[in-house]
Amino acid sequence: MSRLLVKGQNKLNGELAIKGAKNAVLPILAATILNKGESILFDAPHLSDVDAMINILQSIGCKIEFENSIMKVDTSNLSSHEIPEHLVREMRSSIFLMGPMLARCGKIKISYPGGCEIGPRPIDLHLKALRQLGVKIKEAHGFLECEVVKLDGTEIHLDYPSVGATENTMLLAVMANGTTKIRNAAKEPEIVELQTYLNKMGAKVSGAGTSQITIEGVKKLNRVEHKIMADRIVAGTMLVAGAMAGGDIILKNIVIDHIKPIISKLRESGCIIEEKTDSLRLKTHKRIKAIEMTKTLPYPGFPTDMQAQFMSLMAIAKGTSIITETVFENRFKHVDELMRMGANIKIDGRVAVIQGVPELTGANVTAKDLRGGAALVLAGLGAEGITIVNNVKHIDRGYDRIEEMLKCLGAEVYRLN
Ligand SMILES: CC(=O)N[C@H]1[C@@H](OP(=O)(O)OP(=O)(O)OC[C@H]2O[C@@H](n3ccc(=O)[nH]c3=O)[C@H](O)[C@@H]2O)O[C@H](CO)[C@@H](O)[C@@H]1O
Ligand SMILES: C=C(OP(=O)(O)O)C(=O)O
Repeated sequence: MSRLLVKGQNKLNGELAIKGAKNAVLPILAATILNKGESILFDAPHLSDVDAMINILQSIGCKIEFENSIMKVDTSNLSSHEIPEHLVREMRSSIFLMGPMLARCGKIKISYPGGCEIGPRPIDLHLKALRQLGVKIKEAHGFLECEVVKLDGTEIHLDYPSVGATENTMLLAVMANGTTKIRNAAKEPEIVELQTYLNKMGAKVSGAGTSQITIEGVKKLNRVEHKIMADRIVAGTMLVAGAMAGGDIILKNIVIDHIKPIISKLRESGCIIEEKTDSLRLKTHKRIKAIEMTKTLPYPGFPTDMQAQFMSLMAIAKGTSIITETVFENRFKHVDELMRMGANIKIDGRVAVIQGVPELTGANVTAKDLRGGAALVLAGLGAEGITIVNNVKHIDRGYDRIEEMLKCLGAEVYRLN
């Protein structure tokens, strides 16, 4: 099992180009089922979640070639509508297959998905929306047996702007008869990316990025080539690395608009950030200031996927910070590990109170989930001495070799196998 060794308090200096986003490529990989043919993806990241999705697609008859960052997917020959349970349990995103499989085959048998331990993650909103579009769903023995009765466009009001439920609904409604409107849709950039991808295939989707998405169903979708958008959370993580360790770093291939909520918090904490069209420079010279209030919210609020990394930074900030996690119920598993490194954090329900300490100290810590794991690597960069982060498999779900990225920025991080 891999571990990372992080040498602390090395000032960072360097440049890094950000690769394609996990949360964009996963629903897009599911969407490749829709065109019954070839799709080419550029800038696809090498992540264990991407491998898990590839394994699922291959298990149902798809052919996939993945070299460098280019992925060729051929979904001409689907041989099964039953998704193997052990593969589905590998990750939450396997649930994205429901929409496209129902659109293409009219049925799917799939178990409840797995994924990181960040609190209960029901799929009721997905199922409710799919049922409204005309799908009959039988839930028994941990499996969902779904069949299209009649696929008709309709109005769907999501009780919460769930990213996954919005995407799954889009992935089915593109091939429904007539028009579907999704109200209270999620507005994340990855939703806009999925709309762009589907429209390149010949779908008629509009409104992504706002709370109402309109989808006019079509009968056929076509071959597509697409470059995956840059990962805003990886960019945010690298910015926090720069802030944590101090120094002067440049990130390239980013969409500034997508990371505005992160930039704004980093500026509040005293970082100097220069924005260019698709690149950004971050400098820090003195100790970071605490930020009184940070609340995670759906986009364009501060992303929950940056909460843990930001907490590492606040752990060494001057003063007291409060972070409220409103999106997931139990996303504070990194706190105990940060406390091993000397952080002073108190949790009360969904609220974390962080009393900044002048210095963390390197320790032997364990990643419990993806972003919490990345937060420990960041904490190691700011800490005195050596930090060992165990259970790197969680980090590999969403970072394409985090140690290589950090090395580009001048950090000393090594993988121990
Ligand atoms: C692959 C992917 O894109 N993952 C992202 C996606 O996850 P995901 O799509 O799972 O996140 P959602 O937006 O659906 O979840 C947000 C909240 O809604 C709840 N909920 C969701 C669906 C449902 O049917 N019922 C329900 O109650 C969840 O438990 C959670 O509390 O958005 C999250 C919120 O920005 C991010 O943290 C994840 O990185
Ligand atoms: C929670 C995350 O992802 P997923 O929804 O794939 O578990 C994440 O990317 O931080």
